[in-house]
Amino acid sequence: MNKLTTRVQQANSLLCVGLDPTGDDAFVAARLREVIAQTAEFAAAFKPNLAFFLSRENGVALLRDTVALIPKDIPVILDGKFGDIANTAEHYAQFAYDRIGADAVTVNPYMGDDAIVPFARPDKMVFVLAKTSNKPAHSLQDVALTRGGYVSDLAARVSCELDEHHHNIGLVVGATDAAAIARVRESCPTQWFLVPGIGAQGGDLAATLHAGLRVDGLGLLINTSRAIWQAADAGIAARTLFQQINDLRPVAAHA
Ligand SMILES: O=c1ccn([C@@H]2O[C@H](COP(=O)(O)O)[C@@H](O)[C@H]2O)c(=O)[nH]1
Repeated sequence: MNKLTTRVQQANSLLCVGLDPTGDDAFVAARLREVIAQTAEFAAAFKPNLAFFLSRENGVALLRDTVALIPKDIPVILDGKFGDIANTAEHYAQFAYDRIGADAVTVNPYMGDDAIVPFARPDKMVFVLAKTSNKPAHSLQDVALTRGGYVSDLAARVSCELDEHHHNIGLVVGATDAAAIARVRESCPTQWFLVPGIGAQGGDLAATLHAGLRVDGLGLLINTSRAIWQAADAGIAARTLFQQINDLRPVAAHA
């Protein structure tokens, strides 16, 4: 958490650069190096997605090498959407933190607290899926509860309760549903949200920031992956989104 807030302040950025590498091995190795070098100055965090590495021959080694290329002061969120029972989760945590060197992970809360807690080491951070950005998410996450609210709100509340004890639990809330972002922000006023869905998925940046920024103008990490990876110039793509985000933030937040 300290590493994240320090980086956000130093870079004056809420941009999370997603690393979802596609292409042949030689291209991917060179492009990862290039994207990291060109975007680092604008990045509050990097988010490699585990699937895009595991699907390649020697993907774990590539992931470890990629994380090693990222400047040490920039947090790395390994997007693995982990979510198994406690002893298994502990092994995933060892993989993410001890083998790969990630600072944070994403976790699916469906199996309960024991799927989350092994990742909540004191010096690490966990982003728990609350409302995901994909359209079919509504079939499960928008189911209304008899006690009020939706399944996604319940996931958010459970995560915030865990945060009261661990102080390092954030949430994943997609940019494709500003109403959900607003609801989750109401029940989790202080947590960091990792927000995918800007760029290729068509999320609305202004509505996202309006719904989700904390009163201090922080609290959101706006991720984009394909829009940077596929850009002719990754640095320009990152700088453009970085600037758009800051133009929409309250002036006091980044003065
Ligand atoms: O709700 C979620 C959670 C995670 N993701 C991941 O974020 C990136 C988005 O990529 P784009 O190319 O910017 O669409 C990708 O790694 C997803 O697996 C998400 O999209 N939604």
